[in-house]
Amino acid sequence: MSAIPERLYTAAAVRRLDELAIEAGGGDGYALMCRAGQAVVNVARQHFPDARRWLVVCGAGNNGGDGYVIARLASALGIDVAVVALRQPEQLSGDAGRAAADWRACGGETVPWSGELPAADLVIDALLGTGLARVVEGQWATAIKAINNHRAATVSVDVPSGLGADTGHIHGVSVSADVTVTLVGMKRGLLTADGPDCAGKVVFDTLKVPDTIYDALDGDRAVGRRMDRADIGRLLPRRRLNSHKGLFGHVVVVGGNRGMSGAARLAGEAALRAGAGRVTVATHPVHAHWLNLARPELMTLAVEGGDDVPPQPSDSDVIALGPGLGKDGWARSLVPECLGRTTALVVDADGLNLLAALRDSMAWPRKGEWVITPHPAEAARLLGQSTAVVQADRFAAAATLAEQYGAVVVLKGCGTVVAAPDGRWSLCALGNPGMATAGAGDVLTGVVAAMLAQGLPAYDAACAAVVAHAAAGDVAARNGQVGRLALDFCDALPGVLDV
Ligand SMILES: NC(=O)C1=CN([C@@H]2O[C@H](COP(=O)(O)OP(=O)(O)OC[C@H]3O[C@@H](n4cnc5c(N)ncnc54)[C@H](O)[C@@H]3O)[C@@H](O)[C@H]2O)[C@@H](O)CC1
Ligand SMILES: [K+]
Repeated sequence: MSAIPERLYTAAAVRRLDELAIEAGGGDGYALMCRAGQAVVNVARQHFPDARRWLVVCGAGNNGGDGYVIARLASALGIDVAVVALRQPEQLSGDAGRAAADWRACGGETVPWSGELPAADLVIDALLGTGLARVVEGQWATAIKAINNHRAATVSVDVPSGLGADTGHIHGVSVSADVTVTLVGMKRGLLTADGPDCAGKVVFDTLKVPDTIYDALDGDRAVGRRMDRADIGRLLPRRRLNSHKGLFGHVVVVGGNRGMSGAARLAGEAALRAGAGRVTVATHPVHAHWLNLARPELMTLAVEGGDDVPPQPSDSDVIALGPGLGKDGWARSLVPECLGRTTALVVDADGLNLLAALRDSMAWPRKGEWVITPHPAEAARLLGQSTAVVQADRFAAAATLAEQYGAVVVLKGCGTVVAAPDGRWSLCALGNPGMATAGAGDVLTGVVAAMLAQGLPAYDAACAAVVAHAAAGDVAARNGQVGRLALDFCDALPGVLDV
């Protein structure tokens, strides 16, 4: 299994890690809470060394308990600490109650929430952690808004209060932190949807929980993987010096309806930039000639309708269906033909929209390996749900799609999620908002196809492609993020694949 910081967890899985760690430590949960408090104090001092007055805002559970430990440890260091509590400390139980009692035993005072927060140089958000169980309302919502409106920087304990640790979905309102110190296990919700905006910089601390405890949860569906650039080198086979293009597959991009040849060209060019041996763009007859001139390395095929795609299927073929496909009769004639083949397949864009319409009338599941790459609105169409529902739990949406369609699913967006029908999932935290631009999805489709063409199994192909695409976007952004063109990502691909 991967290194500990690369493993991603749900809140329930982290609770299990906590239990195992406490059991292994002789049952002393408070010792773990003290390590949590110390870890946050260390990170806060490192990031905000000049903050003389700290304001710790504490909730009613163990997240609040961490807050009381932080207050006590910071105070012992000579920092001027004020604690504002949303629940009276006497009402806290268990380890949190003990933390509050220890704070008071050291002479610490606690001020009840009065509707506003006192002045401070640093705010510690210890209101709600992984125990968030409902929409945040009333005084809790007001307190979170007050933290966000406070002039001082904010450090969130474990999870920004109000953010779903499993989903990155804001439950009513969430703290927007400058730094989040996440404890024991990396919560997956920090890295997708609204998670990155709310969490700020994420610092992870294992609290010295032994590796064997993490290993005990391996194979559990609640545990996933954070991909990184090293995955490209790990997954892509090293090329022998004695190589020829026939070893790296033939990608057939099927798309490019009238007026949309650019999408097909981008996918085709991306496939070449990502290492496919040969690429043919099977496109509407009006474009075939011009596409060939615009990018001489691409072969083109003028397609009148469904029966002639591709002309000679072979085992090394990979079909990339959807870029610029459209939804008219021409497009509809191509979809069943492509889905019916046993060749490896990636479906995107209008290919997905037509797939949603065709689903019930087809013999299912498809025989060959395949990948679908929906953005949230396309995923919603495939699931028959709203985009908001998809975004509220991107992991669940990707897993359900993978199960229903028997496909590896790449759910695009901030924190792209890859899910396989067998329950594996991973997340890519690379990339940037400059990639929210026309054609970026077509480039990703081409890269997935290239990875399939180079022999990677569907899940590995999807993971390698997602990382390569995001890393290429980051390279392109070095010279400015906004205003990048999809072709810029294509151009950056060879550099990120050279590992
Ligand atoms: N279990 C452990 O041993 C450890 C836990 N740790 C901390 O404990 C946290 C989890 O603690 P808990 O499970 O007690 O949960 P939390 O402290 O996150 O929250 C639970 C409390 O919040 C209330 N609550 C839930 N949703 C609410 C809402 N929308 N509005 C208002 N109140 C709401 C619940 O009724 C409960 O009182 C972690 O995030 C982490 O900060 C760390 O101390 C490390 C060790
Ligand atoms: K918190």
